[in-house]
Amino acid sequence: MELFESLKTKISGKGLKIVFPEGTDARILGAANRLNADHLITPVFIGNVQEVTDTLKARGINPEGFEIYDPNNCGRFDNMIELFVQQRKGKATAEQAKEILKDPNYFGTMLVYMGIADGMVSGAIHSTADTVRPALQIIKTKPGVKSVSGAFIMTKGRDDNEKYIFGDCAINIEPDAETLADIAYASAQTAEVFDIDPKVAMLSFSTLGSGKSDDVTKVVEATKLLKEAHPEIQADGELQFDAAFEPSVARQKAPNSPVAGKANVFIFPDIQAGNIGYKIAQRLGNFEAIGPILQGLNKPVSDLSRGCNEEDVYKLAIITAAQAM
Ligand SMILES: CC(C)(COP(=O)(O)OP(=O)(O)OC[C@H]1O[C@@H](n2cnc3c(N)ncnc32)[C@H](O)[C@@H]1OP(=O)(O)O)[C@@H](O)C(=O)NCCC(=O)NCCS
Ligand SMILES: CC(=O)OP(=O)(O)O
Repeated sequence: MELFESLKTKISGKGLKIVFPEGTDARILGAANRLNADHLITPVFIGNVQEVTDTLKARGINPEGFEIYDPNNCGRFDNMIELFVQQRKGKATAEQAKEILKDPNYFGTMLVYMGIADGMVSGAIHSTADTVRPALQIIKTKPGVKSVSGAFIMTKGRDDNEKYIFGDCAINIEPDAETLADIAYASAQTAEVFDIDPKVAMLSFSTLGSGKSDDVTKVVEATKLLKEAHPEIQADGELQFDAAFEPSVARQKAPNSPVAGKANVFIFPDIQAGNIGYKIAQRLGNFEAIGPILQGLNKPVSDLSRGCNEEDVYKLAIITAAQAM
């Protein structure tokens, strides 16, 4: 079954509500319309009800099936302020909350936090920092998870059956060894959502001691922490990408590795490598890159790249709805 077909079957007809705080963007409008028409989710838009309805109609979109919440005319706004102030634990007054919650990313995140919506997809216009900060502050991490991270499902590269997970390409700028191990574990779990049996490569510029630096030491330490905490996961590092991916290079550089040459979950040593790496695979390698899928949050919020297209929005919303189940 095609990668997204099983996720579509899972969410179809369940009425899951996904907030799109960027309802004026053509890519968001197009994707939300298709998701609604395909009975996959109920799109939730933010803004003046008449203005949003007019925007939809002007694009030839039937507003039926959409839900619209207006921060300036919302019966639950006072309750929202109260809950926000409570959750920020002394970091925002009610006065400040009233202003902050006019920001559609904060308002949308609160809809998810309050259970009015099941998930949120944003970031087609906003930067990652502005998209995810409300979720980090309000929705927070799942029990036992220290760091939220962002992974991509990379598909349809050289053939339609290829699928890999790349992480962290989005959140943790300079992860330490412990954070890197957490990212690897979360990414292995994300792999399973897509029926990938995870084989985790902890990437570096060095393979099993061929290079020396503090950065290599960090990756070695992260691999050790991952294996200690989750011996059930097949993982190895440090590995260069060619050793992790290409069997002939693996035979030369890491002949005894359980993962080299067949890795399908690639963990980058920092966000510079991860973000550059996924965009190279996407733009030069023609892979479809869907994400960043945020891992480790209490409720699903997904970021988009500002370079996304309508299909990316459509697919990321499907993943977000599936995470809500
Ligand atoms: C994610 C990011 C915005 C958070 O940094 P920030 O806005 O400066 O946030 P702060 O450090 O002030 O933290 C804000 C809250 O988020 C929490 N937080 C920050 N990073 C977190 C993480 N990785 N996991 C979980 N919580 C996190 C903090 O604990 C803090 O919570 P609190 O306010 O309740 O105490 C920042 O790490 C970042 O910019 N990352 C790179 C984003 C990017 O440009 N990606 C490339 C394109 S995808
Ligand atoms: C994921 C990502 O790189 O996002 P953006 O392109 O919006 O910075």
